[in-house]
Amino acid sequence: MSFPLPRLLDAMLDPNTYMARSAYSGIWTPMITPFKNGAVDYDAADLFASHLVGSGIHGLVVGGTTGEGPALTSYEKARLAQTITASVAGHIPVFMGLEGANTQKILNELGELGDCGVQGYLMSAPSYVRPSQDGIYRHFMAIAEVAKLPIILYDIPIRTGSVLHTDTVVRLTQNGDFPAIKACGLTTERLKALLAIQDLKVMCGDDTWMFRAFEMGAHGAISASAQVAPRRFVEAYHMLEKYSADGAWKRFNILLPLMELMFEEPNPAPVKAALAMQDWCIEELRLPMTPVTRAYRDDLKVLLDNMHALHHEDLICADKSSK
Ligand SMILES: O=C(O)C1=N[C@H](C(=O)O)C[C@H](O)C1
Repeated sequence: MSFPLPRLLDAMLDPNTYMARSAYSGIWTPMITPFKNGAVDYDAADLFASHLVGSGIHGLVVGGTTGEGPALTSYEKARLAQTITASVAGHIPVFMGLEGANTQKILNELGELGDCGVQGYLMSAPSYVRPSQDGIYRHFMAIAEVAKLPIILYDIPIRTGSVLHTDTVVRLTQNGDFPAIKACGLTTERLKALLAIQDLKVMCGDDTWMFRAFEMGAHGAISASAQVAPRRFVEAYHMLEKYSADGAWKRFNILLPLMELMFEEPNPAPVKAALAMQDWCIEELRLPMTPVTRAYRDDLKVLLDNMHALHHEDLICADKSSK
């Protein structure tokens, strides 16, 4: 299954027709890790990463939540990073997901990963153990000192059980190399508070919030669903950035049902099911993650068929009238 793209929008995706962006902006996606017979399918990862770059995606995360990072060994993470950095060939940044509740284990993992070619890390607060804010601060600082690469702070309370308080984010950005935050569980107040922090780029981690967040000033998004229809997400982002808010919202609203459906069963099973329908991977996950239910797969097929069938004639007219 592929999604047709009108000529006008092809021109918008041409790297020569849009200006160079700052880092930590635009549509990033945390790539799934394709598996086959229990092993990582590096060839499938290579092909899929090339497709994502070719579709205009602005940055990739490997081995994050959606990449089933906790189920990968350090060897697999390093080899995956080497494969993907080679396939994107420096066109976009590639970051590596880091997580865990044991500071020393993450430090050991950094040693095992070595220089695997990534430009930085995306790291969540320790999960399960619920440390103090000072403990969270010291955890991030200890890892930053050894990592020697930028770390995007990953605030995802629903998964970790702890919140990165705004004061802690400020303290981290003032003392270490934490150029951006991927913020989840957003409220308007929280987003405003993060956007007010000097020298911090804010990347939206709640897919359905993405456009509201862009309109409020967020710099980018790290979105699992974006990899299911990458050109469409990038096209909506460019429309907002360069052309009309109305045209962008129209595109975003078409993508909203997809984003909602992607989180109705635990991520990344829905993303993998959608990508399997497009032949990018097979629907294999590592425990404790499991494939989607049959009923879910039927709904997903209908949604993807509808998206595929949807013509953009009305959107092209909207673009022309907004110029
Ligand atoms: O893997 C990620 O990074 C993302 N994780 C979030 C989650 O799984 O809760 C969702 C977001 O789209 C990307």
